[in-house]
Amino acid sequence: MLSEQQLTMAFNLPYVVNPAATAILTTVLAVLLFLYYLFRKPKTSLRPPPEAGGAWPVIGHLHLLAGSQPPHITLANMADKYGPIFTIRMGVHRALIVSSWEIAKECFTTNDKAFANRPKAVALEHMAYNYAMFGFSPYGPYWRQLRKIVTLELLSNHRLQMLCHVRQEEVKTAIRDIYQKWNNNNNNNNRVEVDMKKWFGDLTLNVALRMIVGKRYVEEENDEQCKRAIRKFFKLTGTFVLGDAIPYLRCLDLGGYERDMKRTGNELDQMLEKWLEEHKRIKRDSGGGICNRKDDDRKDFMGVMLSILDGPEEISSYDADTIIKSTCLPWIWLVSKLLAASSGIRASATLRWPPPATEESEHPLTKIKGAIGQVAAIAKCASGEVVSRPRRQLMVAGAFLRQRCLAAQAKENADLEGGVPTDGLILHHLFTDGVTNCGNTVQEEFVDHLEVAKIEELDDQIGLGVVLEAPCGPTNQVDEEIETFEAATQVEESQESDVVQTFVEKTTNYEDAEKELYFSCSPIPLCSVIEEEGEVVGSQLRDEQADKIQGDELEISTNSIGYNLLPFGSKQAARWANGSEGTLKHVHGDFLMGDFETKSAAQPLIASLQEIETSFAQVGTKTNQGISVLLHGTIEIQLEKPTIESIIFEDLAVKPPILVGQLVDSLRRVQQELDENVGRERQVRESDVKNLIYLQAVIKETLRLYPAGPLLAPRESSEDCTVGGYQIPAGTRLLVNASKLHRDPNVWSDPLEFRPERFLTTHKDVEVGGQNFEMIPFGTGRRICPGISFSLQVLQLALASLLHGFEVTTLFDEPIDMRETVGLSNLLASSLDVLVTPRLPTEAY
Ligand code: HEM
Repeated sequence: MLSEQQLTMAFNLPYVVNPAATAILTTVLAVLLFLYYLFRKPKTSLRPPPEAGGAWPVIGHLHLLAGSQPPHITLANMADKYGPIFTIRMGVHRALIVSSWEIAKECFTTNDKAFANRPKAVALEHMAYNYAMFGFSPYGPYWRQLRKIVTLELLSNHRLQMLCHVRQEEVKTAIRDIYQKWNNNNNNNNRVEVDMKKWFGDLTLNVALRMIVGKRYVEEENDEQCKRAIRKFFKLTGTFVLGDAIPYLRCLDLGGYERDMKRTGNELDQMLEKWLEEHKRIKRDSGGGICNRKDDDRKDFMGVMLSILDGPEEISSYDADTIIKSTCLPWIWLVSKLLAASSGIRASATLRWPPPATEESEHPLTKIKGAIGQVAAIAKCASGEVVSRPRRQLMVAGAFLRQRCLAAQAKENADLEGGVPTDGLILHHLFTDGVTNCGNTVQEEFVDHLEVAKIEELDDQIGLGVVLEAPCGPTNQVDEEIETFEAATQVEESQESDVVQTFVEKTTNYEDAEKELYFSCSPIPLCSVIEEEGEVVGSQLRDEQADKIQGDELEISTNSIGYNLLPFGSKQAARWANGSEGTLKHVHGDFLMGDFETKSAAQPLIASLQEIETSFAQVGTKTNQGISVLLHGTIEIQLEKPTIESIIFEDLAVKPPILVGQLVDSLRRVQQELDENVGRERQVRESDVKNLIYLQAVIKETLRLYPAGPLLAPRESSEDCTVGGYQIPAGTRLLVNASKLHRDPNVWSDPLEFRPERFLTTHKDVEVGGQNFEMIPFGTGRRICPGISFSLQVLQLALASLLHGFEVTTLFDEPIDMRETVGLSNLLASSLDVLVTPRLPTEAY
């Protein structure tokens, strides 16, 4: 044990050591202390960003993103609630959702390096050569080297200029294809039908393939196999795999996606391997000539890559062959982006709708009217005269609507003196066949309005009145209805939509097919009951039975979303079809498989509904009362929220009518510009595009409203950082909702309107190259898309050539179905058939 003296000596060490040493020691300690304070990590008092509500254990918010609605729309709705920066959980991963340009700027400038990684995904292992595809590879030397090769050798202005002939030839061929089709089938009022989605798809794929491997898509021997692999690739790159979100479930491979990905990856590899072998053979045969770097400037990308990586060298453990294949493959994938961008453009080129009165565009009522316009569109399809594409659901929706109106009528007959509300929105439905069938003479009163495709304000006294167009379909002509339905089914059978297939299968498998068809397509099943039973049922409904039918029994019509596929598989429906009274309630109240499907199909509309509700609030109508509907000018029904959802179900994605008036103008203006700059004697050349200022503005406006990758490509933070004053830990995924920030009302006046002029006036300095954070369709920062110039060249030339060469309209001058697929790129969900008429002399084609 130490004595007291020893202890004192020990603690009085300075007294026993050299004073110079003490001074040095003190100085060193002071410096170290200073450095520590300078570089120590500040103890942060920052909070994490808010987390969106609605998370479930384990899966987090995934269930919210898994609906039929594209994730960017769901996330945009969440941003309205939680603000421009919030987080969600995608299984075990946390994702930061950014919806404002200011915060996006912070992510891609101050924190760009921190967010320079891309997250891992099962698909990339199997279909992107295990991250050798540099667009998906982690930030680091391999990515840097490959990015340099691609930007300098493949996508440089010089190289793109050298390959200009490929774009021109392919666009010309595609235009000639349409012209020849018109020439061969010119029996439809001088117009021919073209599936634009396919047209643009084939065009962009041909351009891409020729530039990559010098081949045309249609020339491939294993054309079908090649197409299938590419189709699968597009689909699988956008597929959600549970193993990505919850890695410990990966081994289960739920849904078998991983197996599919492996298979597709192999198929694609075989395709690329074959092309690579061909290139190597040509190189050998020509003694290195054709693939020699100093050789032909016009050689394809595979040739260029082969001459750059012509030894057995490896970069970051990937061999040369893998690198070449993985650098060429993304082009095929990227075609989907071009296709997506062209979706919006095709739509802009073809939409039709009566333009709204400009002075109304600011008014909240415009939104309501827009929604009502949707109802009119549904009714129009349901009338049986317009059944062109997979519109059958609309038809059924219309059927449902009428049925509901009739139910309402029956109800109201019970207390017919219901009167007109003084505080509600009143819609006059002109479903005339319903009226006729029920023997209601009010029809004549409104028949004059049938041609009126517009919305009118009525008497102030009765609140806001709106007249809907509802063209009259065949009245109670069952055979005709069946025919219409069968025609629709045939059309739909040729489509690839799963929903439609399911629908068709269900319909055709049903025991009593004819009845099923009848009830599926009949616009007015309830009315048919009335008709079948003659006046008895009708009058029962209206008079004696009124008491029974009123109240709760009919209220159910407002309680379930979308039972418009009512008759499927329902025994009650069959009973009801036979006219048994009293079954109405059961039919309406039953759970039907159709409900389930329809409900998910209706999801997108819920967002629009919220908008409508907001508008109601703005005009002072109580939203919780829904809308008062005045049928036939006398009967009023209250439509509650679920009912409205059902009624306008299906068509949210048909953008509100406000868009369209301007689109028509824009289209004309593009054509005028083309005529002035190119004339009508020849086709457009790439060299013309620089003079087509308005066309460029149209493309920018399209990329603003419909960015091809609405959530950009995900990034992941490799270190802790601070965004928007919040602490973001390493390993957080970053999803920037470009679609949402492109519609920021603080930046863009009337953000939902299609107004290319803004890029010639108020926003004339805004470019898409990543300098302006208000508009970043190609991303920004160090991982910005390197394909911007190439994409713009293809889009501009293709659109200019199409609009210069043809007048383009939709089949029935109906609005375009702008719903998007749920996938990596923002593709239109359905095909887009348009009618085209040549506008140049024959020699020009
Ligand atoms: C309209 C068409 C296109 C759009 C809208 C688009 C958009 C984008 C976006 C948003 C990103 C993510 C940028 C970021 O993380 O900040 C991206 C990345 C990328 N794009 Fe594009 N792209 C298009 C066409 C193309 C084409 C045609 C090519 C190839 C020729 C291409 C090549 C790439 C590559 C390689 C990356 C990954 C870059 C990296 O991670 O370093 N893109 N693109």
